[in-house]
Amino acid sequence: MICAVIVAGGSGSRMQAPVKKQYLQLDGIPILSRTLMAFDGCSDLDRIVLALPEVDLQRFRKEVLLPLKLDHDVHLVAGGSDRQASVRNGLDNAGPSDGTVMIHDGVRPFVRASLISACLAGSKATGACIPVISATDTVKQVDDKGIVVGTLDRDTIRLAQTPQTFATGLIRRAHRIALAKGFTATDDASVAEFAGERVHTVPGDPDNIKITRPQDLAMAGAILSRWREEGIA
Ligand SMILES: Nc1ccn([C@@H]2O[C@H](COP(=O)(O)OP(=O)(O)OP(=O)(O)O)[C@@H](O)[C@H]2O)c(=O)n1
Ligand SMILES: C[C@](O)(CO)[C@H](O)COP(=O)(O)O
Repeated sequence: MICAVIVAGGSGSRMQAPVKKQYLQLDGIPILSRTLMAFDGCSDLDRIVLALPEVDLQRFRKEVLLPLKLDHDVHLVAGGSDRQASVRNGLDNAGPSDGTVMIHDGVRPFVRASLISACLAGSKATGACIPVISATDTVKQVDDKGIVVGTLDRDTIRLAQTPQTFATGLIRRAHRIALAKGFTATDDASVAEFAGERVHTVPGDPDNIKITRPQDLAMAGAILSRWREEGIA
């Protein structure tokens, strides 16, 4: 079984918007609906699991999910207190351990079908595969006062995106180990690394942005316009 676990259980505090950022509209369509539609278009997928803030579950199902009329059934689960907890709740519903799971941020609506396929193929070959892009700025390490303590070799740096894709049993085991040892991280690849797994990479996509701060909405609008001109959206 191939399952997408889409995490959208956050509060979007950095966006500073009156509604949680996953529900903000891009050209009349909520960001999260766009993300769901991208995965719904993937015929290789057997199941979509969506983690949402618990208080939003009923209203989202009635007002957003049912009118979307997706081909896939979307299994809703309550999110947790942090992203890692939301992922764990999703993984509990991701089917048998001999399957594949794609863990994706609900606020990355510009994920292309070709990237989903590349991550799936990478995970099938290796067990753990994430999309990454190169850093274009020089990367500094700073101390707690903001003083530069070093410059990292940019050629060895990659910025991680989602969908981070794993053998289901592998990433479940990794999350169990992380929970038992109190390890927390901002992505699932870090959890797999902590558990001693080798994580492979495929080229990510600069358009596959995580909508995080207000200025990202302008960037998202520009990507959408370009995709329309190119006949993608
Ligand atoms: N408890 C949480 C926290 C985050 N997420 C999800 O993880 C993804 C990436 O997280 P981020 O961009 O940091 O979202 P928020 O936590 O909502 O934003 P912020 O940190 O600004 O509050 C988002 O789709 C978010 O909804 C989640 O499912 N459960
Ligand atoms: C998973 C992620 O999108 C990979 O870049 C990122 O780590 C999420 O980070 P956040 O701390 O939830 O913003």
